[in-house]
Amino acid sequence: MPIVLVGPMGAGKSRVGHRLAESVGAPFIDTDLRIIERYGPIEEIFEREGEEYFRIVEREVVAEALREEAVISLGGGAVLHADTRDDLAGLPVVWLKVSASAVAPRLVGGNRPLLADGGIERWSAILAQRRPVYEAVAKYSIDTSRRSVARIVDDITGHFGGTR
Ligand SMILES: Nc1ncnc2c1ncn2[C@@H]1O[C@H](COP(=O)(O)OP(=O)(O)O)[C@@H](O)[C@H]1O
Ligand SMILES: O=C(O)C1=C[C@@H](OP(=O)(O)O)[C@@H](O)[C@H](O)C1
Ligand SMILES: [Mg+2]
Repeated sequence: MPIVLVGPMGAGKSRVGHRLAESVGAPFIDTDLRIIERYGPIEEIFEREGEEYFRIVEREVVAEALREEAVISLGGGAVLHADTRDDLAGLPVVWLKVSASAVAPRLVGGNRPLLADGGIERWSAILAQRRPVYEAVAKYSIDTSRRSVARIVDDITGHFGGTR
C-alpha cells in the first residue's frame, strides 16, 4: 500500500517523501518530477497550456502513481481533482502542515507558477481554499513548521508502524 503525502506548497512533501522512502525501503515517486520528465518544466506547462491542462496531466500521473507500492509525494493542488480524492480514500494519507511564517523562507527562489505574483499572501489564500480538502483526505497530520525532516519521518513511521 502506498503512503501518500499531501499539503500546501513548501510543506516539505518532496523532501520528506524522499527521506521517508529511504527509511521504509520503498520506491519514491514525486508526481511533479514525473510530470516534468514527460511534459517538461511545470512553469512552462502553466505558461503554454494553463493550469487546467496541468491538472489533466497531473491527474493522469497521480492515478498511475497511486497504483504503485511506493511513498508518493503529490503536488499541492493534486487533491483538487475529485477522482484523486476518491482514490485517496482508504490510503494512508499524511497532511504536512506549515505556518505562513515558516513556509515563507522555504518558498524563496522556487519556481512555483501559482506564486509567481503574490508571494506569501497568495500562498495563504490558496491554503484557505484547500484546507477543507486536505482535512477531508488526510488520516494523519504533522505540523512541519519547527520540525526537522528526520523527526517528521520518525513521526510518520511511528504512526503507521514503520511498514507499508
Ligand atoms: N521540515 C523542514 N524544515 C525546514 N525546511 C524544510 C523542511 N521540509 C522541507 N524544507 C525545505 O523547504 C523547501 C520546500 O520543500 P519541498 O519538499 O519542495 O516542499 P513541497 O514538495 O511540499 O512543496 C525545500 O527547500 C526544502 O528543503
Ligand atoms: O499547489 C499547487 O497547485 C502546485 C504545487 C506544486 O507542487 P509542490 O506542492 O510540491 O510545491 C506543483 O505541483 C505546481 O507548482 C502546483
Ligand atoms: Mg513538491
